Amino acid sequence: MESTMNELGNAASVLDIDPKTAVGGGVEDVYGEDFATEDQLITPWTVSVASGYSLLRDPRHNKGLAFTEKERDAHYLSGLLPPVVLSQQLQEKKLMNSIRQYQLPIQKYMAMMELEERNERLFYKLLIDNVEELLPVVYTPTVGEACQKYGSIFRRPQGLYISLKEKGRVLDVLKNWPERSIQVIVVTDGERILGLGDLGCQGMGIPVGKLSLYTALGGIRPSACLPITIDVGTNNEKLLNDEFYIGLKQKRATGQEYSELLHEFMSAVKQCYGEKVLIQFEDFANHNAFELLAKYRTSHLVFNDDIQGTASVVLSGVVSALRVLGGSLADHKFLFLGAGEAGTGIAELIALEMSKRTNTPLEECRKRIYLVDSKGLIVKSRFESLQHFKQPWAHDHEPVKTLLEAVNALKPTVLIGASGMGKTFTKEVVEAMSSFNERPLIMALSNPTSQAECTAEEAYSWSKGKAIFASGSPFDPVEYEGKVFVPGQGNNAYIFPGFGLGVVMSGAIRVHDDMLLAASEALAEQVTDAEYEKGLIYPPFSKIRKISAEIAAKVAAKAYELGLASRLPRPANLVKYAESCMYSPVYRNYR
Ligand SMILES: O=C([O-])CC(=O)C(=O)O
Ligand SMILES: [Mg+2]
Repeated sequence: MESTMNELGNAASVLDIDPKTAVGGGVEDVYGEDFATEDQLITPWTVSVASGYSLLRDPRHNKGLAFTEKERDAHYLSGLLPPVVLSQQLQEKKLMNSIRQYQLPIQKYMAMMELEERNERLFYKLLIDNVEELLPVVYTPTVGEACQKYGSIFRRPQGLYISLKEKGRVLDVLKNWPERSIQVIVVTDGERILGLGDLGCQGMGIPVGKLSLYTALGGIRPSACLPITIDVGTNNEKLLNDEFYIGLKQKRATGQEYSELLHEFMSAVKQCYGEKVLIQFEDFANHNAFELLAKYRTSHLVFNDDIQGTASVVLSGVVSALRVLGGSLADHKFLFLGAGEAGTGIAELIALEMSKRTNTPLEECRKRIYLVDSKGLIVKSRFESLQHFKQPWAHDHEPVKTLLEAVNALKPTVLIGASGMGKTFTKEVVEAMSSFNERPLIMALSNPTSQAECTAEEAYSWSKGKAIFASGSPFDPVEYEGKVFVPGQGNNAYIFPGFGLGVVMSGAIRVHDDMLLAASEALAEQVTDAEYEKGLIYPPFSKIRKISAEIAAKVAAKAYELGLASRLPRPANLVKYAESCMYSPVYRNYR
């Protein structure tokens, strides 16, 4: 049986039935021995699959009213369910009806979390089939509110908590997680949750949300995903004084105490899950994010979503926009508000791509890109006082205090907001951008919606319909002077699920910047001519599974080319292979 399992452990031919076959009938019965065998192979100490009442309580295998008569007989379910048998489609319809009745996004979020706790496949079926409607519920912006309220809405652990209390025995804690064949870990320390700041242990909502997208958008099977929150305390006074706060009630540990815990964690992960588990760093504060990436990128399979994932998706949007803006990448001038993980990460990837395209030294390309931080434009005279990740962006220019002054002085063609601060692209800024650009590209990337540098409506109305606009969190289409403008969502959710799939399916042992460029290119290629004509620079999320397979294939191809892929032989058709690896939420038939 092991030989039938593909690299992702989906055991496609035996366990994870192709939905096409499943719909067409003639489905192989798979529940029972085979299943127990797989569980034993992967997690020898977990109990084999339940039956009867405990089967209904097991979210991974529960099908609720969709259990057939035969299954009810075979698995001691008779009488535990009312007589009716519903199809998964009807269950889905019923749940979407009920979710749509909630007024508040947080209620929808909680309904989705409850569904995941009850019936995992149905949760993913809903999310995949209604991705545009439900992404804002399980992800930004609602996930931000969920993290703020996580203490009060906490019902059940959805991931692992590793706190300072566990220092010295992190490996033991990892072993408490019931799954053994983990492929992707998303880890945060909660210090910079979206643009909402330090939410401490309550940041757990982010790894949970990101990993549900790994499954829904990228097809990584849920049991291979592990959300982790590292709790070293919080400096958020409100949380420290909140009786329902779920984390350590102490100020953040820093320095040696912090790095020792992180190091123990990184080593324990390797020991517990091997070399090929992808560790995604998420929502760490700037100083730690850069340091952790630099420290572990040569020894572990690590990826920072805020630095690298965001960079890849934004580069893709910029490249797409060139079709409308005209000129090549190097013909444009970029101005950023925000010089943290996202700002400098995007700037660097744009410079790298420019350098490759024009065969110009990276240093030269960086000169087309300017960044403004809280102290004004980053210029040479500030060099000594700059954090190291800002130093490459200290250009020869006189000091400039504000964003508006920088816009007027530099006349950029592209304005990118990665500041974590809402309402910073003012009317004057947008008007200035539109005064010297036929079509200014304006990206307000900070999340959640409250932190967006400007809204879609502001961008279109202040620019009198000239702006090409994208944001990090979703905005509805805007009607301006009788014309409908559809904003793009430049969110790393386009990239990380497919990127992770590509890494995992090729057995990549390291992440290389060229793999991020490959992902970016793959995404840009997915925008159709018809979509360009509508002014879109990103394809719709409704196509995301196909997009993820294309991204995965390009990323895997690059990993093979660079000699970083360990899965041999290389599959001939990587797109087909990616698709065959993807988790399907369609119910399986149980013997
Ligand atoms: O989570 C998101 O929507 C994008 C992201 O990584 C962030 O804002 O930190
Ligand atoms: Mg993030």
